[in-house]
Amino acid sequence: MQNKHEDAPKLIVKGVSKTYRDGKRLLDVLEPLDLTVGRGEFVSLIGPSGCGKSTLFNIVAGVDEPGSGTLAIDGDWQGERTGRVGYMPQQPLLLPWRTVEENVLLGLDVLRLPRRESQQQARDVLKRFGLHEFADSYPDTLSGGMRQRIALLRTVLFNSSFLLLDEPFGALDALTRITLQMWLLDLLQMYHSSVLFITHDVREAILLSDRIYVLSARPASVLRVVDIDLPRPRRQEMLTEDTSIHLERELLSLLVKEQPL
Ligand SMILES: Nc1ncnc2c1ncn2[C@@H]1O[C@H](COP(=O)(O)OP(=O)(O)OP(=O)(O)O)[C@@H](O)[C@H]1O
Repeated sequence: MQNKHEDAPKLIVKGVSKTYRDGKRLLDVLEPLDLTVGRGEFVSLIGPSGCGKSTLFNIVAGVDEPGSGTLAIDGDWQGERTGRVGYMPQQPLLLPWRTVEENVLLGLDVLRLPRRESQQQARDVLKRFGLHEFADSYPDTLSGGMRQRIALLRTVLFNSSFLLLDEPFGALDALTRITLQMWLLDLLQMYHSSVLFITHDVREAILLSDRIYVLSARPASVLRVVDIDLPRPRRQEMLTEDTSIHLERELLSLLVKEQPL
């Protein structure tokens, strides 16, 4: 997809709000909020459960429309948003009757790429990330961590330039999570992707992000924006540095105040 403005930020969200109608009741989910993801930036959203994070993702992905406000991907304020992001929802669906390779090339099927070409791309990406020996396996035979890797590769293959990742590591055990965090950072470096990321884990947000937006309880507004100055490449040990520990404490106390009882 051609960029409208080469230098424009990957994403600009300006005054975007959302209200749902729930029967006779109106449910305010997003207060007008502003947010930017620069080119190649990793930006995280943290906020209490049910505050509206996935709603914002759906709007950015073009699956839903904002109630008010506007947004631009690559400086394009008017164009279609669907197809311009690689969106990995909270529960990515791996089709159990398709092999790993067939699951990875699912996004390319949507783009109607010739099968031979998409097969080659799927094989290349599996090889590059050391998963080629699982190409003919079925998802049910794989561990949770492996399934998330497959879902991430599928997302990247569909669109590597801008990724929306909704809590991709939420269901994993602590050790697998750490491995996958580092694996994701390597993958992003390879593709120079811009990322908008949802997590409930403050440490994960600090480790991975260039910037964190802290959202309030529903209706979500931006409580704080924090730039993370840790150098790259990031390492787990950076989380035990004083500045990281202070920041973690500060963000947690902000979130605890917002968490509904
Ligand atoms: N299509 C819809 N119609 C009506 N209400 C909706 C719709 N989509 C979401 N909601 C409501 O909007 C609120 C925010 O939901 P959303 O999934 O965006 O929150 P979230 O911050 O992603 O939650 P979690 O952290 O638990 O994943 C919830 O109360 C939800 O029930």
